[in-house]
Amino acid sequence: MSKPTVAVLGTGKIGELVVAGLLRSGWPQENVLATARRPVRAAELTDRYGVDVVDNATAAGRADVLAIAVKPQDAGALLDGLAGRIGAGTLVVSLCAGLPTGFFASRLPEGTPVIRVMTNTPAIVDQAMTAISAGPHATGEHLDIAEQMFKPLGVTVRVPEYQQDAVTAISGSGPAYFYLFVEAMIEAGVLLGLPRAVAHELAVQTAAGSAAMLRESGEHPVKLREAVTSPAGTTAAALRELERHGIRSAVLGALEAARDRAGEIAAQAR
Ligand SMILES: NC(=O)C1=CN([C@@H]2O[C@H](COP(=O)(O)OP(=O)(O)OC[C@H]3O[C@@H](n4cnc5c(N)ncnc54)[C@H](O)[C@@H]3O)[C@@H](O)[C@H]2O)C=CC1
Ligand SMILES: O=C(O)[C@@H]1CCC=N1
Repeated sequence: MSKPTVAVLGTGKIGELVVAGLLRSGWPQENVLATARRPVRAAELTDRYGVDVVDNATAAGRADVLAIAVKPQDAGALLDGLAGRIGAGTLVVSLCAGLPTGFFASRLPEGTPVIRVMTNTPAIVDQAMTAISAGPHATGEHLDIAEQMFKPLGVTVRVPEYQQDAVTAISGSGPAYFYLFVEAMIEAGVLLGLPRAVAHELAVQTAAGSAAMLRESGEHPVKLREAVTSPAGTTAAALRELERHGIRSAVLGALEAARDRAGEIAAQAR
């Protein structure tokens, strides 16, 4: 499949990982554009990736695919600034948490195909989880283009759009939960008297090894946890403490809060 020209509008953390990921996957440099608000950032992106960094209107005129990677609160203003600049047939791929595709469709020329994507930061190491949903006017061909963009960055799945807020709560925000847990384990290691560097290495490798085992064994996490938990052993003592502090209900509440926040972001967006 030939590569369409993709313009990343708003090249912050997520926008940059899309630019970097496209180039790593062999997307021709001339088919990748980026936009940035600050000249210093634009220069940094050109230095780092050799791509053209242009203004939003120029990008909209040159690209086949517009990947919207600004904060949801900035998306309305971005689209207002593009009025009359988006050509017929341009595919709009939103990476914004919370915003439904209807938010974009109502601000774009009639008939513009829109796709909603939720990816996550492990895309930086080609280990992303990306969920893709068709919005208005998006065909199978448009979904294929979105997959072509995100598959090289990790795993992709297609979901109906109504599931995207839940997806955001699990995999979009998810890396932060794991980082928090690892951070807490490192602090605990220090509390138990380990040098910080040793605690860091132990916690990170344990997280990486456990994740690899989850993926490679295909076993349910309950089974893997039981295999670590010896009768009257150390693990059972630790797990009892985690349960006593309500770890399961904390996780349920946290993901509900993330899902609800996505809904609030959509309600507040202009
Ligand atoms: N950070 C994450 O892990 C994830 C973020 N997202 C979504 O990705 C989007 C971006 O998030 P981050 O990269 O974390 O934020 P960020 O703040 O790092 O990046 C946003 C960028 O957009 C730029 N920007 C804003 N308005 C602009 C305009 N009119 N023209 C050009 N550039 C403009 C800002 O200067 C900034 O560099 C958000 O909608 C967020 O919901 C989605 C999945 C994961
Ligand atoms: O915190 C956020 O709103 C974004 C969306 C998913 C991950 N980060």
